[in-house]
Amino acid sequence: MYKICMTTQYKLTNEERDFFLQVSEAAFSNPFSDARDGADRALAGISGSDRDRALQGATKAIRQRLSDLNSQGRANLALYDGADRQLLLTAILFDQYHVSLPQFDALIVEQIQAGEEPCAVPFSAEALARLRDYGCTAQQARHYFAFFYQLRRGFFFINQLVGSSASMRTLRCRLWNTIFTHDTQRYEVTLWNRLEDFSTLLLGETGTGKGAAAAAIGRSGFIPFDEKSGRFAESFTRNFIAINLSQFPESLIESELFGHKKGSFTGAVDNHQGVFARCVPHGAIFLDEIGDVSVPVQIKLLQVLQERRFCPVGSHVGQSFRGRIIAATNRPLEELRRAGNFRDDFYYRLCSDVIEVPTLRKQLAESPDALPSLLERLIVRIVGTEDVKLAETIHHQLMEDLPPNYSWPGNVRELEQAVRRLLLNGHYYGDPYAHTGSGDNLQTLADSGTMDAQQLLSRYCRQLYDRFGTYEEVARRTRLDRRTVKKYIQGD
Ligand SMILES: Nc1ncnc2c1ncn2[C@@H]1O[C@H](COP(=O)(O)OP(=O)(O)OP(=O)(O)O)[C@@H](O)[C@H]1O
Repeated sequence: MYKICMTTQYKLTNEERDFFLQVSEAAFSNPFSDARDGADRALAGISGSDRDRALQGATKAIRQRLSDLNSQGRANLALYDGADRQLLLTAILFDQYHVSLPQFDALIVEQIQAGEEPCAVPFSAEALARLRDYGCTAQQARHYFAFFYQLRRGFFFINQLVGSSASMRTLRCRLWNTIFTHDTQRYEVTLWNRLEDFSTLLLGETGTGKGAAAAAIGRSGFIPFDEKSGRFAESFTRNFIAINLSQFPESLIESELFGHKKGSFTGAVDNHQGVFARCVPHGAIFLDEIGDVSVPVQIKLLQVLQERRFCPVGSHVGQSFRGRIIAATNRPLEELRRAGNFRDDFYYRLCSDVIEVPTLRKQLAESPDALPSLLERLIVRIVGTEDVKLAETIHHQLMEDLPPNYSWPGNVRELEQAVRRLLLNGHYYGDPYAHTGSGDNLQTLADSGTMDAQQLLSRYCRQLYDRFGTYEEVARRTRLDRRTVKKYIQGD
């Protein structure tokens, strides 16, 4: 390493400053946004090429600049102050993040396979040393290293929500903002450990990917790096706890959320930890199907979210929890609120950010190309390898089998099953209710004489659900089990 005189204060030249300002623009913009794309192109000095080439060009240009400064003995933060120091720091962080990218990607995959034990991070020593060589303190180096990992997880998991339509691109941007805010620089400096009180509410039809979106947020929290053990403090797989609130009868919901003490009610044969107790600091709880919980449970949840304290059922000892709340529903919240089935105060507690997840219908209306790219991704998931030819064949068959403008009522979940059914039977003719359009009622469908008993029940349950608003009420009226009702309504 070159020798530096720590008392010398350098200034960037005007030309360097302009370049580093451009770097800041790229570094702090949302990676799923067009603005980021433009900033990369400007840095790379190219136009009209694909995103990956623009990013590669930008990374190369920044590395060259830092290398030039280094060869002049000017690439150390200690030599600068004020705005110049900040500009140089941003460029160093941009470069170092990209140096470690392949290793972070491998770590994410390894950690998914390893589960709850944090994996060793063998490349950390060199990465931290490089940051210190640039003039970061040991503490700063650890913080930036942890921030890199968080950024990469955010990108990795959001990127799993594929789709080339404008509404999917908007969704990816919104998810990024809900994790890192719209001002990544401010997030990195002041907000990185303060987002626990920011909740996100995901709205959208069944099967649109709300669960996947929630997991992307939950797995992308900031996790500190522990240099002594050479590991991150937690595995991100522990950071996300999902609970589907429509799965539990009313009498068990509280126990699932807050836990219970042995003997607190008949059947409580042991102490039980609820999701709030299991949530780790920097973690997130996903309250799925929040639109289905009763008003008394909403009141309890509201109190817990406000006070950040809860008592297990049968206990008077309060426990505190840390972590972020993500909630989702496929129910029309406005209607539920109007009818008094979803409390306004509860809504306002959950709505720091409200994100609409687009239907497949909307995506396809915006961009017919969205279907082939989704199929390619689903094939990888189902078959285990990339198979563009198979995706094309399936796309072709779907176009033949389905009516034009098929509405995909089950969204991406239905598409996934359509692929499976095509692989099994060679055809997918769609959900029989979807062909008929929303104007048709149960009677018309019954008159057509084409429905089997299961379809009849599904349709009936769906009608009751639209009318009465809860699975419980439908179960009561049909005398079916609540889970069976849910299955019929969701068409799983
Ligand atoms: N844009 C997408 N790209 C890739 N996979 C997707 C996308 N959207 C949804 N999926 C997949 O579709 C399936 C259903 O998604 P998910 O369970 O997240 O839906 P949901 O909106 O939570 O449904 P519900 O309201 O019924 O709980 C999952 O396997 C998910 O990974």
